[in-house]
Amino acid sequence: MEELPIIPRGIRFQAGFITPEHEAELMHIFRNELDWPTTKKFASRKSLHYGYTFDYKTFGIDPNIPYKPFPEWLQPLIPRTAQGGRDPDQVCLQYYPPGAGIPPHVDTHSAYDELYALSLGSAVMMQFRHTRAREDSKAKEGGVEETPEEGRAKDEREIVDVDLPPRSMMEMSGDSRLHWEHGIKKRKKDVLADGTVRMRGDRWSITYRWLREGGQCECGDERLCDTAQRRIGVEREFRWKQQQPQGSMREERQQEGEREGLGGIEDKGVLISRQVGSTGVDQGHHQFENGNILLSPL
Ligand SMILES: O=C(O)CCC(=O)C(=O)O
Ligand SMILES: [Fe+2]
Repeated sequence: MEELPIIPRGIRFQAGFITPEHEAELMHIFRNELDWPTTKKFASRKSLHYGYTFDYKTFGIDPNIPYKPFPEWLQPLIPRTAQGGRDPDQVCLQYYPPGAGIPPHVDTHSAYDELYALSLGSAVMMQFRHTRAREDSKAKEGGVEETPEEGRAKDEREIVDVDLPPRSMMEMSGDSRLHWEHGIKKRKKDVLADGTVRMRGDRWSITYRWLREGGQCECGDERLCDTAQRRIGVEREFRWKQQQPQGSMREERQQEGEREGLGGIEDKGVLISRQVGSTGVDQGHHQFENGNILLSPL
């Protein structure tokens, strides 16, 4: 696995994890042999889970849901570079029709340690984003109290697009795992760094997760870490996760996610965006407010 020479640090890639022929066989199985959950909504993501189910109430394995053995097709797709080659505790196969996405999120810190994802079918742009309070906030300048609303308006958000080519295995470690959120925009096409518009097709991803020993994360990131948040008495944004395993995010969260991001009501501040991938790097600073992106010179 080669680490991408970008910020966020910690994204490792292995191109060509499987052959195109193997990929075609898998897509045949995914299309014809699996029992996908049915949804009324057009173009929505669907998930199937294997292995253990995590219990967000006890922060351990849910003893009421039996271990779901890995199907035969999954065996050769397990990355063996993580955790001394041990099987992952949880595997999630997801299907994204064109137009589907996944809201920006960080996979629960306390529950999971290492994360890998294999991409199959259509390429897609994944967005990593990082938010931090701006240095020049009023509170810091003169000790004047500011409302959380005023504070958020000064947040600085950095967005990096990372292209996920089919058949590539990605590992999220370090900053990219803990201090940046990741997500996939709900849209039918992606614009590459060189301006090319690329239509999306059917995509499948397989996410591999290993449970974190002890169930506590020590990163201390109060914005993104559930352990850090629990220690300071914050439970916000966490309740939604308590009923379902990671990766099958509930509808509310999905709708919430649609309101977030570039088109969201929360968007106010300075956005620094970069795009990376096979086509190179493009960098620009934009000001954004209420979903309108205003281009400004660097
Ligand atoms: O589809 C992907 O590549 C990643 C999905 C993801 O972030 C997740 O299941 O937590
Ligand atoms: Fe994720």
